[in-house]
Amino acid sequence: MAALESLRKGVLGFGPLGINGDEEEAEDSPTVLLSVLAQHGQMGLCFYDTKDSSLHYMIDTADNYELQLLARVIQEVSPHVIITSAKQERCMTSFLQQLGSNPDYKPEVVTYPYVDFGLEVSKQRLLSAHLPFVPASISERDKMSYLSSCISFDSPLMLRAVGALLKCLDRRRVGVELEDSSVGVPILQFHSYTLKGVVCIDRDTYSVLQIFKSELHPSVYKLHSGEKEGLSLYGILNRCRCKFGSKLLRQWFLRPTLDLAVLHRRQEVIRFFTSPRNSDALSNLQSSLRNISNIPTLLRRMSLSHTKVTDWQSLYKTAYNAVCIRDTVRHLPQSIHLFRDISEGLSDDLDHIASLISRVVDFETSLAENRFTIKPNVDPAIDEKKRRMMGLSDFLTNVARRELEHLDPRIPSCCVIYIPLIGFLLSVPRMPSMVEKEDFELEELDFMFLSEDRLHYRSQRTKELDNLLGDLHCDIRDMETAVMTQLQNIILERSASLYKVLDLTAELDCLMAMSSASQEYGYTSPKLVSHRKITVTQGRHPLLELCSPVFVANSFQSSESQGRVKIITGPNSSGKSIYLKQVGLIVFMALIGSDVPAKEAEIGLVDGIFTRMQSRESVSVGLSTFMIDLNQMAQALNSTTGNSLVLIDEFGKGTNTVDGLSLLAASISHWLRKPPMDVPHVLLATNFHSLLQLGLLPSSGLLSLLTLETAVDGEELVFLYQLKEGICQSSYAANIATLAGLPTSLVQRGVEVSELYRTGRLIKRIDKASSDEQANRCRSVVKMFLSLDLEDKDLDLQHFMKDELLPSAGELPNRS
Ligand SMILES: Nc1ncnc2c1ncn2[C@@H]1O[C@H](COP(=O)(O)OP(=O)(O)OP(=O)(O)O)[C@@H](O)[C@H]1O
Repeated sequence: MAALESLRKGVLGFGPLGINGDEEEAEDSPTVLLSVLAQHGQMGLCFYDTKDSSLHYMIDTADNYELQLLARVIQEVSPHVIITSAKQERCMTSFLQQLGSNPDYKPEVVTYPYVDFGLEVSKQRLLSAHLPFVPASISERDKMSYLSSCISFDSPLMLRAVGALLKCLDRRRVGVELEDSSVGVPILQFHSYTLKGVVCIDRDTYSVLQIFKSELHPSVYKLHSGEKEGLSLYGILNRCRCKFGSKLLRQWFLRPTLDLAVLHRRQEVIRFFTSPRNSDALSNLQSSLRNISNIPTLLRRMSLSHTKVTDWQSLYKTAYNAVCIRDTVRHLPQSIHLFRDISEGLSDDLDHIASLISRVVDFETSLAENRFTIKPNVDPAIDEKKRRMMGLSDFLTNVARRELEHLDPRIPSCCVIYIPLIGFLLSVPRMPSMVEKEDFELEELDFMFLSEDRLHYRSQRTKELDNLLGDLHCDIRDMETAVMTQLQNIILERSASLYKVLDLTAELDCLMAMSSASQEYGYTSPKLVSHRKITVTQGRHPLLELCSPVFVANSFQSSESQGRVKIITGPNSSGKSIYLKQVGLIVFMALIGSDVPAKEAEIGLVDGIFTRMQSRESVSVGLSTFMIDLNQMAQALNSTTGNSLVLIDEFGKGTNTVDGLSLLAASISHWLRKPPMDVPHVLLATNFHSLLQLGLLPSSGLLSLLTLETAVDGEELVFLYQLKEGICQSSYAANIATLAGLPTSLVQRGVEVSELYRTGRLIKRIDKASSDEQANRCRSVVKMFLSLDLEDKDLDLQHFMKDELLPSAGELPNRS
């Protein structure tokens, strides 16, 4: 043990091992339990994730009466269990009721008595929680101050929520259901969770912009292995080499940020790796990243003493490669924040862990015997026992030879074997005369069992051997297990260094993934500014440009001087929706720190992206399509600030034309009448050309009108997809209908009726013979009406209708 002790202290050199054990991931479906307490406009919450046994806490934050912040957390985390106090404010009651009415998401709601949310009770629970990362040397008295460095003690509501969460974990024995009752639910780390500075984007926007393809809730905490991402922004940018890199990238996607410092930190790394000069560093780092394993899973197994041989291999590879990454990064410019953090943050603990594992664990034998085996020179006592064990075989041959001399002369040979837990036995071949059990009895020997045609006996001599050497094997195992436990403890005490590896390498992985996507697709680094302006020069749709052989780039400018409300008209299929989505995606990409598909871009950070685009299917929500449209529009009207981006496509189509048009006009007017500072960036596509033709909007310097160019080549309509200023004069519906394959006669009749309607002329039915006579009769009726003098006191309307008008009208033609 002395050698192990010396390893504890010293840092020894090490090199790569020729090991190839694949990491085996624990893929039980993870559970997230969230505990929340809301009081007097403040909210404190925390949640436990079984996937990595981590406790995430959010410092007490103000929330509104609708608990929007809580809704946002639930949207992101998707807890399976929500724990709250039985004594709660009305806002929480109605929040939970509302949650219950969502058919897509049904968490289990658990209420505990208010006392379980007591501050002192919670602190006590925290102190007695199973926290393997707390060094054993820390006394009970100092534990509280140690813990206050891991979790904020300034947030009473959150701390009280932690108390209830720990009670629930304990009661349900989450993740340790099958363990002995003495094994507590491990908490391997505390994580601060924040939504500060997060750009507001709802689920519909994520789906309509195709940021995530999966129809499931895009939650980080629900991403199971095997789930495939279709064509989506996440899909094309996610070139991460490790799982936790992908997971972090997903988190970035779910939390686009307004924090310029965070975005600049990401941009500087991407800029470094997109330079062709640095491609070697990129590929070196990526190959090391591949060997970083899922640290939380490994540490979790360690905390439960379930460490497998392959876990030791993975941990060694992880520590070794983390050191390689750090050493490579130390040669890169330290002016880049992430590089400096890696150089300084990946501590010597990693060298220590790697060298310790490589000095202690005998991987070859461990793999062969499928149990933890240690190398020589770690513990002299074990070495001594192993030596005796090795010498045993020669020694046993001698013993067997001597035993044979005393045996029945008919027995040709014998050997002495050792079976762990049973001990030493004399093994002789079964002879043909030995048929019945009685035949097995031999003089001075105790028959034990028959196996594979060999008979096993205990003799006086083997009993002596048992006393002398019998526990050797078990002793070695026990001693090696003790070394393993000690090694585990050393590593668990250094788990903070390993989590740091996880955080920093995940960030590096994401940024390298985004850099290679940027390089491959020809993106540019956007200039991020804090003022209210968006300028995109020759922007492209990041997904469509990959599927379409030719993509026409279009620019976008939105500012006080260039207009903040843009209305785009254009025939169907002219590219309006794509343009809207393209702007949304470019802004979104800038807000996660990524490069963007454009020649140049200057993006003023927006606090939210609101969309009203195609409706999600309404069956599951129980709302009509039009109602969903209205809900989305209401969100955009009520929640936007002068710093939001609003994308509206075809609003008002779900009801009759006049009502839809008026609602649309009223909504745009609402924004245009606001003070310029409060007008969001609005990009609106519509087929209601009368919105502009009838002059339904107030005149405003903030309004600009755009259209997408088309050309008519003979009968054929050609889409040019080029954006220009102006209004679309025709919907070209007939041309598009012909393109879509509608019968020509039908299209012609449509054109005819549309023309008559537009010019206010009579539309004649084609299914009934109409005659000039009928038309004349109509005309005479109108004439008679017009000749009426309504001011005439003697006018007898009854007589006029009955005797003059109706006989002359005959049968009136119907309008078709
Ligand atoms: N800039 C572009 N470059 C190349 N192709 C484009 C471009 N924009 C759109 N397209 C093509 O045109 C198709 C139709 O585009 P989009 O759906 O945006 O039309 P739309 O005007 O919104 O139609 P609707 O009014 O019927 O919704 C796209 O699927 C795409 O194939």
